[in-house]
Amino acid sequence: RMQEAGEYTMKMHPMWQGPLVAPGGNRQSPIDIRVRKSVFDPHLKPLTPDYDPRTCSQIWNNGYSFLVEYDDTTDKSTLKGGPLEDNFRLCQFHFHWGESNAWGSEHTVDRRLFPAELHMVHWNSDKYSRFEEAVMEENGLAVIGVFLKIGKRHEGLQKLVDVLPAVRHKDSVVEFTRFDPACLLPTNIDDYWTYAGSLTTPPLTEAVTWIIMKQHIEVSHDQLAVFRSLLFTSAEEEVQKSMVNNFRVQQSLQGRTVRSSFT
Ligand SMILES: NS(=O)(=O)c1c(F)c(F)c(-n2cc(CC3CCCCC3)nn2)c(F)c1F
Ligand SMILES: [Zn+2]
Repeated sequence: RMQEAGEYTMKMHPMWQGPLVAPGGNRQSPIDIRVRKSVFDPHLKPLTPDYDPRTCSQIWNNGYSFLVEYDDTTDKSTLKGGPLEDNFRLCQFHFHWGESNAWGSEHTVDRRLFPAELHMVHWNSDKYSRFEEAVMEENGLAVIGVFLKIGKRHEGLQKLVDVLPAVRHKDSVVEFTRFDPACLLPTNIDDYWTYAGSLTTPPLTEAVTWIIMKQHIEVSHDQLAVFRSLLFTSAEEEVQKSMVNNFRVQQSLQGRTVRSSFT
């Protein structure tokens, strides 16, 4: 697929000239997914997310992104299957985005950047008793990544977009209930890439089985513009900084294999 006119590639954006390897890590995230170098694994099972919208509890601006948090004290919103051997509990989802629609995603596909990326964070409830413990362990987390493209308005996302002004500043929290995160998944969740990686925000621990969907979802230009109205800064700080470009510099593969569930 030729690069579309005006489409940004990973190399062109100045944000990407940072250190390519995190200190002391050999399975860091995010990465560029080289499609032709990924290896089809016929043993990968279909992914089976099973979310209960009643476990949705609040939205929190943590100064990196806004997290839509789920009550993970029981096994009500779970993820199994795919590359996962254990049962994982949904604890939050969040996004990464750019200051323009030309870039914003953390992962890229053959260097192709997307305007934003959704991450649905789950922790291994078979092996650990809570998120804070699992986040420090090798097989502690499973994160589903979904690329966003600019297109038609996403009806399901609008309920979330409408409440974002209430969490404009860092450390603000607002009650948010009965949101079904499954509405943000693409129609086809059988085609994905998976690899062993890390959190892309502190503590950057190498605890994540990444599951990156091949199919993107569409949101409207105006919906994504509301993401950019959020602030990195708290209400007290005198200089307000727009929450944009909240993605991490890409990390080197360091010999890892990216597997695909499709040929
Ligand atoms: N981009 S990512 O890799 O999908 C991603 C994640 F996987 C995360 F888990 C978090 N995360 C960070 C904390 C604070 C915790 C505070 C207590 C100690 C552990 C971190 N909560 N969730 C996160 F912010 C993020 F961006
Ligand atoms: Zn993320």
